[in-house]
Amino acid sequence: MSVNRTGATRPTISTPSDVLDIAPVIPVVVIDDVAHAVPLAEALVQGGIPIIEITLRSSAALAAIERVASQVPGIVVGAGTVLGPAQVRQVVDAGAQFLVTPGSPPRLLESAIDSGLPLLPGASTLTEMLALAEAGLTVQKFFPAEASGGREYLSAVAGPCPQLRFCPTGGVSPRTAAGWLAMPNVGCVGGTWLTPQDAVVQQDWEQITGLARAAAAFRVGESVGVLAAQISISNPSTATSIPRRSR
Ligand SMILES: O=C(O)C(=O)C[C@H](O)[C@H](O)COP(=O)(O)O
Repeated sequence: MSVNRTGATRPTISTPSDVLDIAPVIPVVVIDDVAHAVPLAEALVQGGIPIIEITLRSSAALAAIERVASQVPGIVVGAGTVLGPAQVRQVVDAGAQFLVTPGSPPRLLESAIDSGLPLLPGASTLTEMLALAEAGLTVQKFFPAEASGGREYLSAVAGPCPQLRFCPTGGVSPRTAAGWLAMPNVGCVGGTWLTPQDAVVQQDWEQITGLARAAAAFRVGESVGVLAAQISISNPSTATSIPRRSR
């Protein structure tokens, strides 16, 4: 458990699997106005999604990560669209708790591993997936999921590589999420649909809470106890309990 500037406690995570197990959906978010960061994160928590991936696609992203990390108890904040070693250093300094990359070139991978943060490295081919597995990274982001072959492709991967576990992202929608989540090698999915840009601009936080609530209701695999179990992540003696699935 860590204590932030407001004195509130926030959850911590220690492994990539922890990241996949927090919620059925990781909201992938672009924040253009740093003032939106805290209410947006709070809206997700309110809807039952205690995780957010803030992408480095805007100039406000680093400040947004910093604000959410320091001001929103109860959410795990990660950095997405991490493309190079310099960005790894920046997001670590901002307080990101996990890293997500769209692909896994060697220098990026090395610095991301060196950061010590849980990492979801991007992969879309079997060769990339196996190279990551060789480096000990068996939990991966399958990106771009639909464009790379969709569920049919990932299902074929499960045959020779049952040890690999994925967060498919890219083209996943509320309509297709349940199908992805039923797959044995899928731990959660990522998507932008929980935080539509117009809702963010209009500061329609209720809409985002509603979308989060619907996403939190998705079931993973045969697990029916979503958010039922309170399991401590990281060091059980010090970490705050956050909701996890029973899978
Ligand atoms: O920025 C990154 O690092 C990415 O990997 C891209 C995002 O994951 C996709 O933009 C998801 O977008 P949707 O298909 O709208 O859900």
